[in-house]
Amino acid sequence: MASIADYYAGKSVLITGATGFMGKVLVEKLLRSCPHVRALYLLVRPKAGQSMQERVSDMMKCKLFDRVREDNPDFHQKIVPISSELIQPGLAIGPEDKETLTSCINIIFHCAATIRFDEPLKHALQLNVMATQQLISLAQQMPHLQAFIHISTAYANCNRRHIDDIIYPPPVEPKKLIDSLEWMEDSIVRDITPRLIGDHPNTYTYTKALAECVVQKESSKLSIAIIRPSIVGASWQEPFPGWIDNFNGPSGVFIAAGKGILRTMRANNDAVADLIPVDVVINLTLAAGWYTAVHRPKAALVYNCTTGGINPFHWGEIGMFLFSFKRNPLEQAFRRPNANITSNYLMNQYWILVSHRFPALLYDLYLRLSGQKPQMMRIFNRLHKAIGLLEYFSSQDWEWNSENMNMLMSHLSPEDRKVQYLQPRPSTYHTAMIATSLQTFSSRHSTLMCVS
Ligand SMILES: CCCCCCCC/C=C\CCCCCCCC(=O)SCCNC(=O)CCNC(=O)[C@H](O)C(C)(C)COP(=O)(O)OP(=O)(O)OC[C@H]1O[C@@H](n2cnc3c(N)ncnc32)[C@H](O)[C@@H]1OP(=O)(O)O
Ligand SMILES: NC(=O)C1=CN([C@@H]2O[C@H](COP(=O)(O)OP(=O)(O)OC[C@H]3O[C@@H](n4cnc5c(N)ncnc54)[C@H](OP(=O)(O)O)[C@@H]3O)[C@@H](O)[C@H]2O)C=CC1
Repeated sequence: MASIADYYAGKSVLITGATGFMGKVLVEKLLRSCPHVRALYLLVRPKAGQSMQERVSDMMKCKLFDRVREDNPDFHQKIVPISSELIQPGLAIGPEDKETLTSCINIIFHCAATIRFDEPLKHALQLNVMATQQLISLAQQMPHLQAFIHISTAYANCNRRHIDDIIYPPPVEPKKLIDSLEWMEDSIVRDITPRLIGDHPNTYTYTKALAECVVQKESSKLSIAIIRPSIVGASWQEPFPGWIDNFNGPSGVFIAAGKGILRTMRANNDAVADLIPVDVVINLTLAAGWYTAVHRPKAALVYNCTTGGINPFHWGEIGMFLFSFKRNPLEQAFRRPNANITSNYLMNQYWILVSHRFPALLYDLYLRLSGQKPQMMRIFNRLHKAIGLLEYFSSQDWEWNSENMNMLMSHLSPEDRKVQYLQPRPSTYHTAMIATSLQTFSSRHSTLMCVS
């Protein structure tokens, strides 16, 4: 059977969300490990005054692409940016571009999503559900398509404790919800959101669950796989250890702790902190693309891409790592770092008052008296909002079934297993993730005060 690199040789690949954290790593790994891939078509929107071409060429200049650049200085010739705004009708793809895509695409990786936990329901629905539906409609017009890979999240079903690698019935029929929200004013939707999402913690996990159902509906017509990563962290090995470019998930928490700002957080010390390196998630994604295209499974296969079952690591152990900040604070720390994890709500509230609010009040008083603008209380208010949204995930335990991931691993040739490694070792990974990514961060964002 063809190796993974052999399979991707000569193929045209369509990627959404390529400018995002995971998308960039996917583009890099495809170009580096599958050098004979024919072309990567990236659906990108203009943003912040930059055209989509400018955005893509800036992206290719970043350090992440150094190794690809070394191997093939002309790698950019394989990248074809396509202008697209995913929440517009027809994904706002021009007729010529649509024709190009429908005639040549062999594999689709759908990474784009809003991952904000506080996203208004209507927007989360438009991007995470309706755009997925539109992309599937486009995929159905592609005669040479061999695989459609949808990136979901391991927490799409976080209202269950044990999560199998199957698609669960949706909390509501997606079409019914879309139709009923269409005519409602935003303020009404905001008011009824908590009732609609029910036992989901936020609009993100809720809409990702709905998107899985939209994908499943089409699985008889297309060869589909769903990848469900848990909490995606910095790279473990490739293209170099510790690469990360965002403050999502625990990263923002680590920085705030390393700068001595965050001193208490509610988490269950014994609960599994299911962090998975971005390079491992991308390796699985590429391998799943290969397997789906070559084996054409009859139903959509779901890959729970988690580490807890094989390499459990706990929030309490992460707390131990945070102690190292005491000796090595990040640059321009607010106070000497000393962050503690507690599972006790009242204890946490006490420390928030004593170690967060009181020092912030004093510091703002000092800023006011010295003629400067007070800002510490504002920073803490944002921090409290953020950790309030994360606590749901750090206070509970989930168990994921990883049968399909193991099955996929067993199909990889020894050579592919070296290139597309799928299992991080916690002792090496967690140290690398926390230490190296913090170095990367602290050199780029010298102060958390810059948060405006
Ligand atoms: C004692 C310590 C113990 C440790 C325990 C760790 C606990 C961790 C627990 C659990 C982990 C999470 C579990 C996730 C599970 C699901 C996984 C998935 O499936 S997908 C990924 C999930 N998605 C997210 O992680 C998005 C969550 N974030 C949000 O929803 C928002 O960011 C939110 C509501 C938290 C805050 O929103 P805003 O509007 O206040 O701020 P904003 O937009 O994020 O940032 C504004 C600017 O500030 C910068 N910024 C943010 N944090 C910063 C920082 N720490 N330092 C410097 N700058 C920062 C940003 O880069 C941004 O800058 P610019 O506008 O882009 O230029
Ligand atoms: N990060 C994590 O911990 C985890 C992520 N996931 C899933 O992985 C996928 C990728 O996540 P991640 O890379 O972290 O997310 P990012 O927020 O970093 O990237 C999101 C991508 O989607 C694109 N996008 C958003 N809105 C639109 C739009 N309207 N039109 C066109 N493109 C748009 C963004 O483009 P632009 O640059 O223009 O904004 C960006 O490229 C998501 O499906 C997410 O649910 C799953 C588990 C964990």
